[in-house]
Amino acid sequence: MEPTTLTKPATLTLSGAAGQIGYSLLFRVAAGEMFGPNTPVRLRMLEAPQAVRAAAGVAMELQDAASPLVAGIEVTADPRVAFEGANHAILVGARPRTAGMERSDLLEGNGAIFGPQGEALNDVAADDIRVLVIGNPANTNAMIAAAHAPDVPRDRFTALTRLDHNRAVAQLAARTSVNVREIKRVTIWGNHSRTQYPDIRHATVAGRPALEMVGTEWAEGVFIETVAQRGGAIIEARGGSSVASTATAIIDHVRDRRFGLSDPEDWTSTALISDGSYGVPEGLVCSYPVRPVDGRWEIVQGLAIDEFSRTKIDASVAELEEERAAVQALGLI
Ligand SMILES: NC(=O)C1=CN([C@@H]2O[C@H](COP(=O)(O)OP(=O)(O)OC[C@H]3O[C@@H](n4cnc5c(N)ncnc54)[C@H](O)[C@@H]3O)[C@@H](O)[C@H]2O)C=CC1
Ligand SMILES: O=C([O-])CC(=O)C(=O)O
Repeated sequence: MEPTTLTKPATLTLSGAAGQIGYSLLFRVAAGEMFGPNTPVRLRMLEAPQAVRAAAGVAMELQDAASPLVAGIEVTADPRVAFEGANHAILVGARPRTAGMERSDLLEGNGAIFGPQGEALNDVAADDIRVLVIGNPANTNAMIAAAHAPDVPRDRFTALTRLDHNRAVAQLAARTSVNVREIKRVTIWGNHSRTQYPDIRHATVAGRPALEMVGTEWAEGVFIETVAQRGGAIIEARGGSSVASTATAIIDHVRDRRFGLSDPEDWTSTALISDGSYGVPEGLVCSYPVRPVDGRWEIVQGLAIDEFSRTKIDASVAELEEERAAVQALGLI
């Protein structure tokens, strides 16, 4: 066998590193699933002060996994230490919604996390920093972070909708009894919330138009509801939110951006800062059909949007606009 040539290590900062998603994700990153078998990774685990001890425990386990790809592990509660020289920021830690909490309290709590993290990213991250926000409300938290990081190019900020995308692909594959690899060109539009629009108008199943195979009644009814409410259904069934499937989606997102899609004619979904494409107001963090081009996400242009799709996209965008108005009113952006 040829000796392996290792590339320069990637520095990955994960916030919420002692949480459930962190516990599921870190060992897979250490095993090379995100950056491939030839890229060592420096892991920076960012936690809230009260969870630093727990994060240190996870770091001990990571050390015990003895992965040859791990080039360092650090635990900190200081965003400026965590993001120093970071190439990738995966922001999972967020203020959770608790019973009886007002929306403004939730947004304010998240502003207190994502504002300072955005500032730290702006000041100390590497020039090629890429930011992926998972902590909910993910789209608006990404907007807050971006607003506090004016020197970081706008296209570096994304919020995860790959989990919704994967859920949509899996539902369509199950309905048509094919392997998921036969499903192409599914799109998640809008917010990572119940208003999202999982769209199969352009999708194909083993090369055939999906809509012809499943019919509009299912595509516009049960399919959309199942995908948009899947997070809630998982919480009900397992007594906790999606964790392992979220870690899979995070890995899929980063890996596809770096290495490209297995089928370049296909696309995937991510929320990114709107440039006005498809009539979405500029600056909103909205989910779009995207392809990786030279390590950046590019919105797939020129898709026909019929009346049904327009109404569904507009409804989710209206929710994003409400969230933006609320964080503006609170002075968070
Ligand atoms: N976008 C998506 O598709 C999905 C998003 N989520 C969201 O991901 C988030 C985390 O989920 P879990 O890991 O299951 O929750 P968790 O509660 O197990 O972990 C969250 C961790 O974040 C930490 N944290 C809180 N404030 C922090 C700060 N300022 N800096 C660094 N860390 C901080 C907490 O101490 C905790 O350890 C939630 O907001 C959840 O709603 C979950 C599933 C899918
Ligand atoms: O509501 C949550 O925390 C879980 C979530 O985002 C999802 O499963 O899509």
